[in-house]
Amino acid sequence: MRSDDTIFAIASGHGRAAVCLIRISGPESGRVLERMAGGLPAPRRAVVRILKDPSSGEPLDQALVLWMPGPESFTGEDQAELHIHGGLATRAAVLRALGSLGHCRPAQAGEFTRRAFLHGRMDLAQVEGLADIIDAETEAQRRQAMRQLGGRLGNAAEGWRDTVLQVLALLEASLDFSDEGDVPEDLEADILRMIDGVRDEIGRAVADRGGERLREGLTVVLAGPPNAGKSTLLNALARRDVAIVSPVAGTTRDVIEVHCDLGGLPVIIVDTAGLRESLDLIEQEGVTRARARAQDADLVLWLVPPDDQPGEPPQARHLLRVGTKADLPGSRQDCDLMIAAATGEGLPGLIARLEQEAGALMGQGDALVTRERHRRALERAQDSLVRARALLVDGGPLELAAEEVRLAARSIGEITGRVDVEDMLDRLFSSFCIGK
Ligand SMILES: Nc1nc2c(c(=O)[nH]1)N(C=O)[C@@H](CNc1ccc(C(=O)N[C@@H](CCC(=O)O)C(=O)O)cc1)CN2
Ligand SMILES: Nc1nc2c(ncn2[C@@H]2O[C@H](COP(=O)(O)OP(=O)(O)OP(=O)(O)O)[C@@H](O)[C@H]2O)c(=O)[nH]1
Ligand SMILES: [Mg+2]
Repeated sequence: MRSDDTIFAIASGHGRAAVCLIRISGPESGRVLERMAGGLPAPRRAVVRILKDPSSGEPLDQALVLWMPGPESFTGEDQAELHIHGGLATRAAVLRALGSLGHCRPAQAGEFTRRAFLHGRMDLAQVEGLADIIDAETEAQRRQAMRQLGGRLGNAAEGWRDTVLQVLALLEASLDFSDEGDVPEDLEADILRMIDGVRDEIGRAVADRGGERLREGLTVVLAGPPNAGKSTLLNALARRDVAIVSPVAGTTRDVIEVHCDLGGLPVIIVDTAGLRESLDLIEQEGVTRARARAQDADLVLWLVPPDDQPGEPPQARHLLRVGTKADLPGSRQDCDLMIAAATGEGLPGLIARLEQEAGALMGQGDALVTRERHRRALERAQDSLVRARALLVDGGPLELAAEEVRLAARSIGEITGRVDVEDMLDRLFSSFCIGK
């Protein structure tokens, strides 16, 4: 698979549809149109053409055709689009004809975007933003992904990298021109100020975990004793019968997840087995899983029924006590909220509270860092800057300080994919659809 092959793929959905979009990219794109669409249309003008089989000349479909040549110097970026009718037989016939040409092949997943990256049309952070746009299920996720596609993270990283490279240039100049091998006083103050500035800006970016949470969704686990009303609440929040509800204690064993959109924020509601000691091995496994999920959750709703000593809540990062079955008498000590999932009483208040908690933990899509890859690279850069600063202040070897600054620039460069990212490219682009 060469990156200068001419590739094609269906870029629209995989099912019968009014129109189906086939993308073609590479140096032979023009020849495809000459062989199948009766010649090259004017660049970037949609025209209606009859597509023909290149060997038999048989008409295959009436299509809207787009020819988008790359820069004169480089036909590798030539592109074409065939908007054909979305019928299954038509699609198959056109794909077969394309495959018969011999000078183009089916694209791999994400290969069009990978070429845009390799041709410098977009940086790696923008590629990830594009992937996030396709995966976005809520408004806040879409907003965050659009900002990243628009270059917000990449531009910030390039700014930090420029400053770090300026520091490196000053250090190397000091190495070359000062016979004592140290940095003149006044220059050292400037260098430390520049290092502190980048270190603090990166620190603020990595401290905000809202971006990652927003991509992954906020996990809210429903925990509590058997019969507390967990599954009833899950069904009420999901607005459909997802989990079995019954008066029999120990009904739920498996962990059941439902993805919800609460005020534009992605929230995953997780129903679990009622926490109690049980001789039933299957139920006991359910209880073990319930505790594990509660421990990993961003938020646990600890459901307290009226008629029971709910026992000790599980270990949790963040926990809200929710009194259940408010339609029944009974005291429930110090609950944050009261609901009756069976009647709907109190649910708007609970949902509003969840939206508030989600907003506080995820932000509204304005974070810079959105992936662990970004975080790790920036934390490595921060560590190198801290070590460089200490060497300068303590009068350590200038060569070592310069090397730490060089490492910091390299780590920041990973954000936009300037350096050291080959090994993760396959993983990233294989997560794209075919035709993207
Ligand atoms: N994007 C797209 N692809 C499509 C269609 C479509 O409507 N839109 N088609 C839908 O069936 C089929 C192709 N047939 C088409 C027929 C007419 C026009 C059209 O735009 N006609 C313009 C004049 C075009 C020109 O100036 O050459 C018109 O009639 O005003 C487009 C597609 C399959 N592919
Ligand atoms: N009156 C009243 N009954 C409720 C309410 N919510 C749930 N119940 C009843 O309480 C019983 C248990 O409800 P579930 O939702 O199955 O409880 P659970 O916590 O999932 O139970 P396990 O899966 O066994 O841990 C069922 O009979 C429900 O109909 C409520 O708001 N009011
Ligand atoms: Mg249940």
